[in-house]
Amino acid sequence: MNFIDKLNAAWRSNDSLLCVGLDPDIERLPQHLRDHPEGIAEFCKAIIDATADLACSFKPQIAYFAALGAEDQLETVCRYLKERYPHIPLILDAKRGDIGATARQYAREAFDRYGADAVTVNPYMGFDSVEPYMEWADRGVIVLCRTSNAGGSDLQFLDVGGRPLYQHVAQLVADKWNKNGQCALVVGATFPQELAQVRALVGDMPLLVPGIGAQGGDIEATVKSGRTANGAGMMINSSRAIIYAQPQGGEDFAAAARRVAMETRDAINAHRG
Ligand SMILES: O=c1ccn([C@@H]2O[C@H](COP(=O)(O)O)[C@@H](O)[C@H]2O)c(=O)[nH]1
Repeated sequence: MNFIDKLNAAWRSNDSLLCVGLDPDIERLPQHLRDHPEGIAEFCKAIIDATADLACSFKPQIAYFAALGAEDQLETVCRYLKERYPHIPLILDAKRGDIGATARQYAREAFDRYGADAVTVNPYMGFDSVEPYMEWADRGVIVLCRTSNAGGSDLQFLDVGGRPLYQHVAQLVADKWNKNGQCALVVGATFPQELAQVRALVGDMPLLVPGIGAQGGDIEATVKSGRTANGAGMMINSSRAIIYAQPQGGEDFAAAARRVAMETRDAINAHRG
């Protein structure tokens, strides 16, 4: 099943627009997992098991694994997801961007090595840096558009021919780059007005929306700005607020993650219309 069909099915089956982000910072893991040789993978597997029925996607961020030379544990996590929860899309957050020949290697890494259903990419180097990912015709290519960080405005807000650069990116991806119909865009929950602008430009194209939870984005404004006519259209990501939900000395970390994931999913659903 291709990425978009899988995402549509997951939105429906789990009644959820929540994307659970897997950003396993070793410093924040429970002590017994910090000392465990496979601690990062064990942590992620427990989070996945605790939230799989509440999520429309999982998004491991590759930096948290690669920084520690723990790509083997990312492979373990991705394999686990695909074996246990094959119906939930796996988004590799890598934000790659390079010339075509190198991009092809990044695509092999995302799709063949990790088996991702979709990968995040940076549009800055243009279409020939994104096209190699589309050789995997059933996989998703999620293009950075209006990122959630304040500094995203430095470039994405530049006026280009009367409108901001991020709108050109949205239009370009919707009109020209979406060769296989498997593209999506990253738009931050911290900018609901821009989220609404992007939604108006791209029809029902899925949006990956980070920025609620630890970054403080407003859930109601996010959902109302980015939803499609059928009340879906978004993978609203929360990472740290869910995976580190465990209060000091309190409940088990996976149970705490489940509780916050459920609260977040329900808060999102309250505004889907
Ligand atoms: O614009 C962007 C694009 C990607 N991210 C990534 O999403 C998560 C957010 O984590 P939180 O803990 O929920 O803040 C993280 O992996 C980022 O690399 C983003 O935040 N903004």
